[in-house]
Amino acid sequence: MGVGRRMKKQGPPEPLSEEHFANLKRKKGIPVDDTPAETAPHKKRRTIAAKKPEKNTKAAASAKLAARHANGSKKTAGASNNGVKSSKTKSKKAPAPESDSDEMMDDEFDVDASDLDDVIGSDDEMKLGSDFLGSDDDDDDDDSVYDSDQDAAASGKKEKFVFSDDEDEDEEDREEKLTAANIEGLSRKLDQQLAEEAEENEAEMRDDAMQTNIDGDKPQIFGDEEEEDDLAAKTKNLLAPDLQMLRTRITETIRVLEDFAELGEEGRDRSEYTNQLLKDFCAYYGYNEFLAEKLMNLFPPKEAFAFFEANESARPVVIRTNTLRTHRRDLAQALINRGVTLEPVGKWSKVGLQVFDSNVPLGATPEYLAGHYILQAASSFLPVMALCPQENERCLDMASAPGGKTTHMAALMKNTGVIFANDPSKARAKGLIGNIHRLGVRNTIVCNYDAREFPRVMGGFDRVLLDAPCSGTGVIAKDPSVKTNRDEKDFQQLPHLQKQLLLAAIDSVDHASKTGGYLVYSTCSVAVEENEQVVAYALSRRPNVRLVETGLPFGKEGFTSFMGKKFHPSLKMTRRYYPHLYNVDGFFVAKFQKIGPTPGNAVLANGKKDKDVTRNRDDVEGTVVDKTPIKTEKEEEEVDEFGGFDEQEDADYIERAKRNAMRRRGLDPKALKKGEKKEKKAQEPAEEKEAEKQEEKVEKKTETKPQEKAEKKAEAKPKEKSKKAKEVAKEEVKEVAPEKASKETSKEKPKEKKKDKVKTKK
Ligand SMILES: C[S@@+](CC[C@H](N)C(=O)[O-])C[C@H]1O[C@@H](n2cnc3c(N)ncnc32)[C@H](O)[C@@H]1O
Repeated sequence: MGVGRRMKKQGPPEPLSEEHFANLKRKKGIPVDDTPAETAPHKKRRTIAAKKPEKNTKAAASAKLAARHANGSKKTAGASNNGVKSSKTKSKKAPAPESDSDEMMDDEFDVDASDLDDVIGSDDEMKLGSDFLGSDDDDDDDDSVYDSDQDAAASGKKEKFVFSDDEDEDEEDREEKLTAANIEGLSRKLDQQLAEEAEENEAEMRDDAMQTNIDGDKPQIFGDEEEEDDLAAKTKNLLAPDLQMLRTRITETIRVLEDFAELGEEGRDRSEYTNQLLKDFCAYYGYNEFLAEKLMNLFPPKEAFAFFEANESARPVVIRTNTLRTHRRDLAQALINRGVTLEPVGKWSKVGLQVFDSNVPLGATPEYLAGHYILQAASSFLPVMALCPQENERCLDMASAPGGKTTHMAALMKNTGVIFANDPSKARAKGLIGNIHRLGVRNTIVCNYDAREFPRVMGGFDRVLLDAPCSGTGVIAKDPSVKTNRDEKDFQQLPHLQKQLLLAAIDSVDHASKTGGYLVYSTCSVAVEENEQVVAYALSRRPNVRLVETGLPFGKEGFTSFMGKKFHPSLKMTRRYYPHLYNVDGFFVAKFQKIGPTPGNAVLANGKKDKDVTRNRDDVEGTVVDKTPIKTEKEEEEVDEFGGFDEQEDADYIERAKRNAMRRRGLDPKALKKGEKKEKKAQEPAEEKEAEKQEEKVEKKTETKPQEKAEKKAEAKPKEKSKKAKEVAKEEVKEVAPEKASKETSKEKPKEKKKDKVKTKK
């Protein structure tokens, strides 16, 4: 597990078949043995006799541990060309800085020139080809098609065999073949690696099973007390041999938990094993117990092991083609020419390219600087794909920095319509603005609010994306500090914020949009508290939304029940992504459709006054009947924080903006106050004089035209009267139809507010 994950394809695992390999062989003119080859005995399979001493010697254990941390070095150490490189030690190439698995990636794709030159030549094309041809098979008797270095050498065809066997082909054709070969070759290599990995995992489990089944005994998970203390002390010091023992115990405990009736020790219950497993996971992977338990609870024991293991290796490097500037094929070609080894990320995306190796820094190529691509995790494509923004729509990205998803939205919208890209963090907004410019996005307005304010800022969006701030439990491979940093408080505060944001997002969608009326909620967390629970909360507080299918081609269904909690069955339509299943970051995606206006007195984004909303979710599939009692205008005013216009708040904004503008110009903002005071003082006498003059004028007029005055008074009276009459009539209407009246007021208020805020912002 965890071996070569950066090489593994992202998305749904593809089925492997012998026929597939045989076809590949036939294509390349390699003889195929039509009788299905028996699976070669796995290189990792050990005999019991061989395994025993390994377990008992420190050196052997360290070696196995080192192997684990090098992500399966057993495989890579022998990653050679069927004997050609059998004595090759690990690569000398400097490991990439990210992680162990980066090292691993370099190792696997490192083309050791001295080893390969004699087989494949040394020009660039050749070098590139060597990557695709596969170089990591170690068994002499392995007739795998990928191991074509040897075949190439033997046949004397070398690399031409891969790229071109026709010297007269024009340049364009050759280039196309180059790309095809690059991608095809990598595909083969990946398929091979997948097969190997699967086999290796199985063998490992078999080994462990064999080991623990020596003499047919039940696994001994719990030793005597003294022994346990010793292990605990050593574990504390993280001594390598103990890590090896821990790993063994983990696999044994999992085996027992999977077949508790048969393998459980008498007198011990399941929870003892589960607790032991939890402790071992914490010790082995370095999680705090709180988080480890939370994550472990998401899966059956064996899958939890796979999840923790997957968090130990980095996900593949992926770039998203910016279709506002280029096409994926052109980009792939340009990068291949620079020595980047890549292939399409998977059938599910038309814009992603998975990068395996690069001779150049991907964040500084001319193509990068020209905005032809952005470095973006594959999982980050998913929320935007689910949102599916259309041309000429009005969209909102509520938490947008640094803009990976905003710019993806802009590309899907072909730079038409408008996107409001919001983020309250000014520092992060700089990255957002940078990306918008670099990628040539021209339909986006950046704003800087706490998104909980959003229905007040503006609403009526065709589509809204809320890629919410979260605990990051899906991206532990990227940020291992999450393992120890997250505690109970985070899983109370973050969901609270997420719920508020989600309500604000819902309220910002135009339910009557002709093209949309959709909202996508996503997080890079796998915690139920931040996902299903937040969605369930929103469903209960907003009867005017329902969940719809995300339309995503893969992903696990969201939970409809979890640890005794039951969620609405429609939660099945949400999607979960895990690193161990799809080789992408852990992610969650939910898509809502807004099917009616938000009731004026519904729970507010700030969480206040949520008692009155009817919690009727039986209507989820059909038309929503809003049973919320409509309040009187006065009651609504008390509750509706979106309504009203806070003049003081606005004045503060203006004041702050003035001060900031002065600071930007290098002026002292205090001078503004002094200046204002002086101005005021100077104005006061002038104003007084002006007022006196006016008064005099009025008096004169009154004196000269008393008749006129009388006439005007007479005219004014009927006007006042009719005003009063209108008010009375209005009151009457309200009494007759209070619902309509209060609805209208609640509709109008946000609009008023909207205008005011936009003005202020300008
Ligand atoms: C997961 S990141 C967004 C990543 C972004 N969507 C992208 O694809 O590049 C979450 C963002 O939420 C922002 N955030 C935090 N609190 C927020 C709030 N109250 N309102 C809106 N955004 C918030 C953070 O500044 C952060 O940039």
